[in-house]
Amino acid sequence: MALTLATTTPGEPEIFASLQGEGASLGRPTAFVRLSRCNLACHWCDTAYTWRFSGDNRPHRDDLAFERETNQLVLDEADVAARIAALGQDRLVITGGEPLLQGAALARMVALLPAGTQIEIETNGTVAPHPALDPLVAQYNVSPKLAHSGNPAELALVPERLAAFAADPRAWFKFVVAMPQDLAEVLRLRDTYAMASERIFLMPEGTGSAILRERMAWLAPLALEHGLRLTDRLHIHLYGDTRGT
Ligand SMILES: Nc1nc2[nH]cc(C(=O)O)c2c(=O)[nH]1
Ligand code: SF4
Ligand SMILES: [Mg+2]
Repeated sequence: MALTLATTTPGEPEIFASLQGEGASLGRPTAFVRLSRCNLACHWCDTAYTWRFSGDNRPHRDDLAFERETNQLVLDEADVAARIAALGQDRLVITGGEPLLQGAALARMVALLPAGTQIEIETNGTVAPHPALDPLVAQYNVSPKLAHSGNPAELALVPERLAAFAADPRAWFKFVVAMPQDLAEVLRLRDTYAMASERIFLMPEGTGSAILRERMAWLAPLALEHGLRLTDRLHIHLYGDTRGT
């Protein structure tokens, strides 16, 4: 068994050190690993190279199609763990795509990391964490996808998963918001699944500094009004919409 990773350039796995750009750990130095594949297809997805391979015609804003051969890389767990350990960070963010699709292999990889490495997982909140992985995780950043993502609600919003994450003190919710009208859906999900307001982030959709600032200008008063948090996307300001950052 092995892990299927995203690539930065052909042949290079997307394993890097950076500052966590979003959410509760924003600004924290950390190692990152990006896994390939996703079970959803958000039309504004900024990592479509993890899933929108040639022949996949699910709608995407940029209508890009990626070659699987150059955008996926299969490595064994020990190789992935060694590359992460070499970055010398005490924290690891596992992202994707949807990383929980590879939960069993992730559990084996995490077990090979230096003792004490803290594990943070970015997830779309539709997949149950593998029972061998779950006890190893310090923080879940759960990003349920709203109607504007273009996914059918029955795929994007899995009631028992949302309820389980809402009850898990390790989980933070991070809603990608594109329009002020999206707030109603966030509030409905919060109330339906009893998500704690202080664990909910609103995050502007956008892959450039100007659009993030523009959207945060109207998100800030909405966050204040509803007792929710606001998060920027720090890495976009620092590095732009680039791989491996
Ligand atoms: N620096 C940095 N922070 C991030 N936080 C979440 C990311 C993601 O793509 O899931 C991400 C990312 O790609 N880069
Ligand atoms: S869930 Fe995340 S990785 Fe998957 S399509 Fe949506 S934004 Fe992209
Ligand atoms: Mg990202």
